[in-house]
Amino acid sequence: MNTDQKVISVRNLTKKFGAFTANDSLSFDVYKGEIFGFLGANGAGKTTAMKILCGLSYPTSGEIMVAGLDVYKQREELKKNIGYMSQKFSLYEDLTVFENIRFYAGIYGMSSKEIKAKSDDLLQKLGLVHARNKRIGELPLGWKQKLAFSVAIFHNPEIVFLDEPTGGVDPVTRRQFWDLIYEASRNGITIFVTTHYMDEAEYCNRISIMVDGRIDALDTPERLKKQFEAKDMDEVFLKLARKSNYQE
Ligand SMILES: Nc1ncnc2c1ncn2[C@@H]1O[C@H](COP(=O)(O)OP(=O)(O)OP(=O)(O)O)[C@@H](O)[C@H]1O
Repeated sequence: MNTDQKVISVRNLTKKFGAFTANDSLSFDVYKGEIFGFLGANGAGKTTAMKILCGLSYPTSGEIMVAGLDVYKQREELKKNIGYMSQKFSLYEDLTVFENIRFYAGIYGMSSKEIKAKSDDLLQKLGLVHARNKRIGELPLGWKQKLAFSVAIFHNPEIVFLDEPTGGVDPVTRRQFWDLIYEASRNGITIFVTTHYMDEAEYCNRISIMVDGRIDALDTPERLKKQFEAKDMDEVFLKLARKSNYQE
């Protein structure tokens, strides 16, 4: 993590749906190569904020720079500099492994030659050479997720946004998925990840915890545990949730 280089800068991000405030004046920075965990209970406002950072939705107000680009004014350019993967929107089940890679890489403007060379390397690395011409629908979920992540960073974006990327897979496969995340981070790609798994929260460099549209805590897992006198992130999370219930 390089704190000299901000790749995400958010100041007073507010998003309203009518009278309801889904994101209430969020401010934070994320640095190059950082693994930044974006946590919160269901409905806290994570997806709403992430969509804005990806240029998929407009904020009501706030100043938001991602990869040095203004998310209001430079949306098209922004899309070339980021990757996105979610549990819900992923690979095409009816296309083969290679067809999926070619499709997504094509969208990002990579040449056929580049796609061929890079996909051979990728399939080798993932141990999926034998599955090159298999339909995605035939692969186990864990493999799909590893491939979906690799496809999301295939064009070497500055940042990759991961929305609950490991939902529904076992702890061993999740751990393997995180090895890919660490590798991407070592290569300078910034990771912005939402998760409901507290073991994954511990793997992040820093974590923000959102409660009812506001960021209530933001620090390294170690410092958060100290601050909340908690033995693990589960306990930090519970203590924050309780605090918010008492305030209501
Ligand atoms: N288009 C919309 N119109 C009105 N309300 C919305 C809209 N999108 C989201 N919301 C509301 O904003 C709040 C935050 O939703 P959001 O999806 O951002 O939460 P989340 O933290 O991502 O939750 P989850 O973990 O369940 O995905 C919720 O109360 C949701 O009902």
